[in-house]
Amino acid sequence: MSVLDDIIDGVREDLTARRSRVALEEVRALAEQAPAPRDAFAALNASNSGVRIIAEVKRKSPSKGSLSEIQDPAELAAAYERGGAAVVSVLTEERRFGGSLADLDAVRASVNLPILRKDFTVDEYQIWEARAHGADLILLIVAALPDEELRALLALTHELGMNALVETHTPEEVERAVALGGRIIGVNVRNLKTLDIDRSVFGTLAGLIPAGAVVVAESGVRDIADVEQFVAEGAHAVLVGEALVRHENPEATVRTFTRAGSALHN
Ligand SMILES: O=C(O)c1ccccc1NCC(=O)[C@H](O)[C@H](O)COP(=O)(O)O
Repeated sequence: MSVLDDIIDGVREDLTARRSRVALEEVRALAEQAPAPRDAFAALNASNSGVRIIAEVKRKSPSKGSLSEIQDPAELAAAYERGGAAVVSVLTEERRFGGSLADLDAVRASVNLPILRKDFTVDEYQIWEARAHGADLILLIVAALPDEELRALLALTHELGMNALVETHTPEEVERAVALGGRIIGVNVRNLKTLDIDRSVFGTLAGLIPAGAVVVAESGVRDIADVEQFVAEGAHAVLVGEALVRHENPEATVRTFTRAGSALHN
């Protein structure tokens, strides 16, 4: 069984437990009362700035274990906003990443930016839940689902006025993401089946994504040079987790990454 399959098994079990505590109808009612979603597509597509940084609140990971004792996700997200992040990503998966919907709530209350609920979306319940907790963007991993399920989840996301980051790792997955109508397409340089990082994957796949889509480079950023490389290869936005949560000054790091990209991008 791959790492991704194992994570998804856990996600499905946790989902069953949450669903038995809060019925879909209740989550839908909460989502319908939530303030209108922020436009993550526009935030990532803005032409008046350099590379857009999606800054992640990430406590731990299957590849690295504990990354940072994040005492206050709200303060970390506020630092990302001050540093010029375009979007804040909040990992809500509990078992392997130590995240929660409480982290999402805390971040929603502290920033005005669009928020990505970063989780392993396999069911419409999670999309209603994301909306109910104030998320504007969700993650759909092409490797995790067949086309008809991806299509239905993407349609619901757009119906709710939200956007999806449609994540790929191979040329076939990019083709599927484009055919399904993905507007924000991510290339994850971390292979979720083996956890290996191969930064060259981004340059190979970015050229397959048609104009009009927002192209996001995901994972594996260590420093400015990595951001610059992704931008030179066509990234409009770069999603960064570990390098920010481990840094003693995440605000300054986001600022530096944003500027590093801008010299090349616009
Ligand atoms: O981070 C992991 O080890 C991981 C393992 C299996 C599935 C997903 C995983 N990460 C999710 C992400 O997409 C990253 O958190 C995100 O792209 C940021 O990556 P990084 O900057 O390398 O922390």
